[in-house]
Amino acid sequence: MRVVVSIGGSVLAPDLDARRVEGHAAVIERLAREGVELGAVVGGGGVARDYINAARDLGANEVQLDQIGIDVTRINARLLIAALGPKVDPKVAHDYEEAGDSIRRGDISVMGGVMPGQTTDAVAAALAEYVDADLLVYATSADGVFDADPNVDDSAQRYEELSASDLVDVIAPMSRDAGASAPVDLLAAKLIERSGMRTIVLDGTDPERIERAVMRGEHSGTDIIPDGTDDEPSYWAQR
Ligand SMILES: Nc1ncnc2c1ncn2[C@@H]1O[C@H](COP(=O)(O)OP(=O)(O)O)[C@@H](O)[C@H]1O
Ligand SMILES: O=c1ccn([C@@H]2O[C@H](COP(=O)(O)OP(=O)(O)O)[C@@H](O)[C@H]2O)c(=O)[nH]1
Repeated sequence: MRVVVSIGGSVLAPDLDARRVEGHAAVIERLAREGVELGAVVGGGGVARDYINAARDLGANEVQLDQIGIDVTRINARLLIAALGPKVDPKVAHDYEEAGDSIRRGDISVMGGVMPGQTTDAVAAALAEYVDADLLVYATSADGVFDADPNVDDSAQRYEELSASDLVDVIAPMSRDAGASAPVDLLAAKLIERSGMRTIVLDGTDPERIERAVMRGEHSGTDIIPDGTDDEPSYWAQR
């Protein structure tokens, strides 16, 4: 089974904590030992937003801010690589070909950002399509996709399931400024729709939730169902 996991910066590095990174690395290594071929994409987190906000104050434009964010995501990628054992490619993959070559060699590949105008959500969706992944998992700081920001609106309702095209409609109105928060970005939603990629959005604060979702299909987040299919997800590692 081949899986791409997007570990949001708000989950991996809201602040710098080696034990938190270690916890995610331990789950990734356990999945690899179970024979799951893995690509991990990590976000920028709190440090990226601090740098982006400071640079915005200095008058940087959104592309320059995105470039700063990309650099921070790649530092976080190095942090995760440092916590992973010998099966990880020690080089942060800067494009999908590099990541795909690592995964096809049987290594774990870790990416950060790739280009301005998007977030690591889009990187994970593009990588999943590029390597024909069976499953794409977004480990973020909300337990799925809601009809409003659950950390702002107490009445926000979680979608248990969303079709890929409905996901695009939910995400479309959200901000695309550098450093903006959303469960997935708009480009990611469009790539998921185009590729028909089975996708889960879940709260990855506890990395073992990622493991349960991949190995047994158990999660309390949102299943993104490819348009035109309504069959029960059948991509779990243990089926
Ligand atoms: N409709 C929504 N559904 C879920 N989360 C949302 C929604 N709108 C905004 N959010 C916010 O997006 C946050 C996740 O985005 P972000 O901070 O970029 O996380 P990540 O680090 O995973 O990229 C959630 O914690 C939540 O506060
Ligand atoms: O391919 C990418 C990935 C990231 N970013 C920039 O880096 C920031 C941090 O990345 P991300 O939002 O994915 O981090 P997270 O939300 O997971 O902390 C983004 O907001 C963008 O400004 C970008 O421009 N291109």
